[in-house]
Amino acid sequence: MVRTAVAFCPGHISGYFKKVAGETPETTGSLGAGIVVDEGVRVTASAADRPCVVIRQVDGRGRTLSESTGAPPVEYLMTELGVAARVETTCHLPIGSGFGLSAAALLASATALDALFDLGLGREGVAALAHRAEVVHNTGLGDVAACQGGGVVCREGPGTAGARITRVMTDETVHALSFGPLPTPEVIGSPEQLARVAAAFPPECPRDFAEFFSFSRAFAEKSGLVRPEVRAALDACDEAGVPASMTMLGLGVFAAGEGAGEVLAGFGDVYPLSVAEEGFRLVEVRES
Ligand SMILES: Nc1ncnc2c1ncn2[C@@H]1O[C@H](COP(=O)(O)OP(=O)(O)OP(=O)(O)O)[C@@H](O)[C@H]1O
Ligand SMILES: CC(C)(CO)[C@@H](O)C(=O)[O-]
Repeated sequence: MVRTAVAFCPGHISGYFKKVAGETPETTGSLGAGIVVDEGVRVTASAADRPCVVIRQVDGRGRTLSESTGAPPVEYLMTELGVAARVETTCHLPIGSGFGLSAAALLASATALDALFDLGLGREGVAALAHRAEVVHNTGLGDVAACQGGGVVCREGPGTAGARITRVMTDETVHALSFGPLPTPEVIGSPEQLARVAAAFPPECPRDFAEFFSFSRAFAEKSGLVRPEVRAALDACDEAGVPASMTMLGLGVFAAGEGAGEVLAGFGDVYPLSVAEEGFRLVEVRES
């Protein structure tokens, strides 16, 4: 009999953020706001002789577009837990493009490993471990905290333990477009870039979806992160009266409201996304 655990975690589009450098990974992270989206990473895990991670990118119909092996942050989870499994991650959204997929892969993997080996971590233990893996590998700061639940999310403290996190639910559709990756470590590892980001950070949480867009856009403009291709798509959204901003951290744009999908379609493949109602979760444990 082979036991397989399946878990899912939604992605997260960060609209604005500010790094908090604590003394430990637990107290390090970011403040900020973003949207937890219904597409993310699905993980299947089964016991193996040694740790192995397979990353699969699929198209809209679930057909495999590419496959690679090895993911240091996910392997770190297994080392920390003292377990060995074959972990397969599947996603449709592009990796490294501001959809928080490293955090989604970590939360879904830790959830699946917890169930597979009956480790008793629980939701808080899973989130704490996934957050530590992100911070140790410099692959993200606030996405794990965000993906503990759904909605338009505002984080007023770093990390997953005790930070004030508020969520606004909405049935709006978000349209996202990616021109390619903007490697997270390049930005969050640069003191100059982080200083500009900190100076651009809005001090309050958005009250609603519209305010989330206006805060995000003001941040994007002041942060110095907008590149020419992103600028062209933002200008087109402005002309059409469509609220839009830049995906943090990716060379991409997200927009909402009437006409958003049509305007972005002029620039590339658009992902229509719903705001997620819930965060990471175990899907099933099956024996075959
Ligand atoms: N879907 C995935 N499955 C397994 N590992 C992943 C996945 N996505 C990211 N990773 C791991 O995290 C590393 C860093 O990913 P990165 O932070 O660039 O992606 P991201 O989280 O999608 O981007 P962003 O932080 O800009 O939203 C990858 O090199 C890989 O090791
Ligand atoms: C740093 C970041 C913008 C991208 O990974 C995100 O993790 C966040 O909002 O902290």
